[in-house]
Amino acid sequence: MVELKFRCTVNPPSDINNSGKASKKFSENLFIYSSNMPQYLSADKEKELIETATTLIVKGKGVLAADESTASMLKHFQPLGLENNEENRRLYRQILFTGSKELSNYISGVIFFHETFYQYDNNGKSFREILKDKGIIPGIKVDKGLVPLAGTNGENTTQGLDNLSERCAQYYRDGARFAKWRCALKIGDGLPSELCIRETSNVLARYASICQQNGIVPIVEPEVLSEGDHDLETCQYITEKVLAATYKALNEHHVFLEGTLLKPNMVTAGFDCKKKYKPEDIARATVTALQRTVPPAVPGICFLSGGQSEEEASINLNAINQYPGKKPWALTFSYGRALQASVLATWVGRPENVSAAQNQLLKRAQAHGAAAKGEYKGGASGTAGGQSLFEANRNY
Ligand SMILES: O=P(O)(O)OC[C@@]1(O)O[C@H](CO)[C@@H](O)[C@@H]1O
Repeated sequence: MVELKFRCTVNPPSDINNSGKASKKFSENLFIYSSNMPQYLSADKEKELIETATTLIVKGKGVLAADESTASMLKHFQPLGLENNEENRRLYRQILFTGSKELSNYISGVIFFHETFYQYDNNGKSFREILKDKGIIPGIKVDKGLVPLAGTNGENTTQGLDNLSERCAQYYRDGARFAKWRCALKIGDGLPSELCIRETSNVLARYASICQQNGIVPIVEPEVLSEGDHDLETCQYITEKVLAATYKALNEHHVFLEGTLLKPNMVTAGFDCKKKYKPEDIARATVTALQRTVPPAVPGICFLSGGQSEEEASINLNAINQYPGKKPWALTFSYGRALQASVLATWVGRPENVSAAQNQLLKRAQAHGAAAKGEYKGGASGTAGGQSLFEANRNY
């Protein structure tokens, strides 16, 4: 039998002697280098970022993602026969923000779209103030949407870095304490490409760094889309690759992880996959992917719902929290569709349905809040029932 041995050698820098110890000159250089490094964030800024991040993921609470772009609102309003104009969008968001204060038992923060951030209720009070009075932190979507990555097989990156620092500074002055930036990656033949993973990781890291400089906690969202017929294992493999690249880029950009949150997809099979998986399978694949890639310094992970029904999103989050593996981060929600489907289906644009629609939001927020503690017992189906909220080609 032939025994093959491989040995890798790395030449030490010339200042490290053969015993492996750094010579005086090398250690001095290291010291000089580190003491001259500009401080990334002041101690006060770090403290503030940690406080915001930990308040957002406090046990049993999660984030309401109400940051749908104008184009996304068209998809919500069209089936109800509602015109997608500024006033209808304001009336709809007013429902989300002006219900009972009890909402703040389950919702710690709301992500706004720019237009909504500067809107007011019927009495002239800004939505931001209304939420702050309820103890809910206002957040803001700062990316400017997906754009094609030329030369790839239909892949995208996300734009919005121009003037981001100035915009963050203004949003901070106007009350925002956290932000969101979404990148979307597709699974398919040869997808996502290395280029797409590298580009989206880098843009997320650059965004995160700019937010932190302005006192804003960045929610980092590299969404692996659920379009396709891939199985659970494929989604886990790709999610791990994407998250590993994301954290490498965050490290390279010196992002202060303790002052960030991650908003990933749960690991699920593609919507067209023939095989059906149990919540326990989804929980195992999701927690394993996170254990392998997300540093414990990250305080919390708030999942997107990605087209799951409201009930699935509760049940799967519950299974994730019940999964007995190592989980050094809070595991909660930052849902859009899975918090709003029943609200929309109840409201249908009629003023007489506003209070019933607000009750639907409260009921679903309570269910997700219980799931974030691993205490959801099921049975909170709302007006939208267990209806899948998946939309193909959701490129926004
Ligand atoms: O998947 P969901 O839970 O419906 O939405 C997740 C989300 O990141 O994607 C949407 C589109 O950017 C945003 O409105 C929302 O914040």
